[in-house]
Amino acid sequence: MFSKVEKVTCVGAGYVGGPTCAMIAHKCPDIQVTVVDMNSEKIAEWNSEKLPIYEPGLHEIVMAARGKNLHFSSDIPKAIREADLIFISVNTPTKNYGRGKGMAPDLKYVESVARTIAQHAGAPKIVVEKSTVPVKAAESISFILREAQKNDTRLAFQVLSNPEFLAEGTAIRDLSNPDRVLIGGESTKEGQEAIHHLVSIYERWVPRDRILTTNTWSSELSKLAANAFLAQRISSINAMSAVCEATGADVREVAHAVGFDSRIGNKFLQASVGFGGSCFQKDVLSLVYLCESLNLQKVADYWMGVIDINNWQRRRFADKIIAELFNTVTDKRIAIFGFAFKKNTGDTRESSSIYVSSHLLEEHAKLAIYDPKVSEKQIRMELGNNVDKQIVEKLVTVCADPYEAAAGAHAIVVLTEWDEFKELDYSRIYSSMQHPAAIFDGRLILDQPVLRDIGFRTFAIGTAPDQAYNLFGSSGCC
Ligand SMILES: NC(=O)c1ccc[n+]([C@@H]2O[C@H](COP(=O)([O-])OP(=O)(O)OC[C@H]3O[C@@H](n4cnc5c(N)ncnc54)[C@H](O)[C@@H]3O)[C@@H](O)[C@H]2O)c1
Ligand SMILES: O=c1ccn([C@@H]2O[C@H](COP(=O)(O)OP(=O)(O)O[C@H]3O[C@H](CO)[C@@H](O)[C@H](O)[C@H]3O)[C@@H](O)[C@H]2O)c(=O)[nH]1
Repeated sequence: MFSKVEKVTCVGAGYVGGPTCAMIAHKCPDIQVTVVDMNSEKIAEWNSEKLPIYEPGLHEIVMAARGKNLHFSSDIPKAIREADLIFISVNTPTKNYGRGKGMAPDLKYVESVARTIAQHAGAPKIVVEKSTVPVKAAESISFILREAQKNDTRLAFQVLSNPEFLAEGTAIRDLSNPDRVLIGGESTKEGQEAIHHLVSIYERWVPRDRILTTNTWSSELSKLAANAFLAQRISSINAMSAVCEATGADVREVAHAVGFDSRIGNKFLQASVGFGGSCFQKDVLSLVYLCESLNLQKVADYWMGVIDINNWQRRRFADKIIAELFNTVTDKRIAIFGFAFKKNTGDTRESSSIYVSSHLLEEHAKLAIYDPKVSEKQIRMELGNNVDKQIVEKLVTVCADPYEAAAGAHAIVVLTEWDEFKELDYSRIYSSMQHPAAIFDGRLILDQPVLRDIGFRTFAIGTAPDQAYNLFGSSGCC
C-alpha cells in the first residue's frame, strides 16, 4: 500500500467529522487533513469565523490549524483522490420510510460515499467507517469497493471500523483524552497493516494501551452495545425517579448510594426528563432491529424497554406539569428553559424539550422558549416536525433571555441543564410571573428550598411528593 499516512480525508463535516479531524490536524502537524461535505453552506461556515457547530474548545483548535494542515472543501472527488486514508463520517439517521421505518438506520449516505470512493480513488486507500452502523456494514462497503478493484488494477482497499465515542458538549475533551479508541479490521496481513496505519495516527496522543484492536464485527457491535448500556443506565435511574416520587425517596440520594458501589460506578446516573441527542435512541433502535432480524426477539424486547421508559418519562413529566397547573394549561404562558438536548451544545436532535413542549402545545399552552445556543428557526423547525405548524406559529414565542420568557408565565419548565439557569435572579423572576408560580425542574439543577422560600411551588423530577405538592411555600399553611 504505502509506508506512511500523509493525507487524510474525512467525508462528512458534521458533529463528528469536524471535531475529530480538527483534533487529528492539531495533534499531527505532518498530516494534511481535508474535511469534505456535500453541503457547501456547511463547508463555507467551517471556513468562516462562525463555525457550524458549537463545542467548547473547538474554535481554538480549528483556527490554529485551518489553512495549514486542516482544510474544509466541497471538492469531494479531489479530496478522495489525494487521500491515503478516508474516514466516512456521514449521518446514519433512523429510516423514516420503507422497510425498517422508525427502527433501522438509513445507510444510504454511507453507501453513496463508498460508491464515490470507488469512482474517484485511483490508487490504494484505507477506508475507515467512523459513522455508527449495524454489524456487517463494512462488508457492504468492501463489496462495493472490490467491484471497482475488478475494473482497475491500480486499486486496493482495506476497510476498517473505527467508531467514535465522543459526546457532544465535551467533544474536544473526549477526543484529546479518550477512554479508548477502537479499531476493527481484517486478520489478514493487509488488514493488520491498515490497522497499524490508523493506530500510528492515534498513538501520537493516545496511550497505546487505550487503543483497542478487534475484528471488524466486534468493533461495529461494541459501538451499539456501548450506547445501549449508557442509555440503559439513564432509563434505569429514570425508572427509579418515578418510584422516588411515589415513595418519598430522593433520586439524587438513591443514585449517590447506588453509584458508590464500585461495580456500578457513579457516572451517568443523573435522573432527567429523558435522554435526547442524535445517537442513543437511533442506536438502541438499530440494535433492536438487528436483534429482530436475527430472530432474537427476547433480546430485542429487552433493549426496546430502554426506549419505552424514555418515552414514558417525557410523557410523565408533561402530564405532571398539566396536573400541577390545575389540570389545564390551555392559554397559560409557560416558560421553557432550554431546548438543546444537553448543555454546552446547540444540537436539538431528539431533544426531550421537543417532546415535552409538543405535549404542552397539544394542550394549547402558550410556550415562551429560551435557549442560549439554539436559534428561533431551529426551535420552530423541530416543533413544526412534531405538531401542527399553525399551532407552533400561534402559540410559540422564542425569547432572547430567560427573564423575558418567564415574565407573565404561570410556570417555568427546566429542560436543559445549562449552568446559567442555576444563577438567575429567581426573586426577580417570581415577581414578574403569574401567581401561584410554579417551577418544574426536569434536570434537578435548581435549589428547591431556596425557590420555595421565594414563594414558588416546586416540582423536581425524582423528589419526594411533599416537595412536589407544596402548594403553600415552605412556611406551610392550613
Ligand atoms: N453526533 C455525535 O455526537 C456522534 C458521536 C459518535 C458517533 N456519531 C455517529 O457519527 C455519524 C455522523 O454523525 P454526525 O452527528 O456528525 O452527523 P451530522 O449530520 O452532523 O454530519 C453528517 C454530515 O455528512 C454529510 N453527508 C451526508 N452524506 C454525504 C455524502 N454522500 N457526501 C458528502 N457528505 C455527506 C452531511 O451533509 C452532514 O454534514 C453518525 O453515524 C453518528 O451516529 C455521532
Ligand atoms: O446521567 C445522565 C447522562 C446523560 N443524560 C442525557 O442523555 C443524553 C445523551 O447525553 P450524552 O451521552 O452525554 O451525549 P451524546 O452526545 O448523545 O453522547 C452519546 O452518544 C454519542 C453518539 O454515539 C456517543 O459517542 C457518546 O459516547 C454517548 O455518550 C442527553 O440528553 C443527556 O442530558 C441523562 O439524562 N443522564
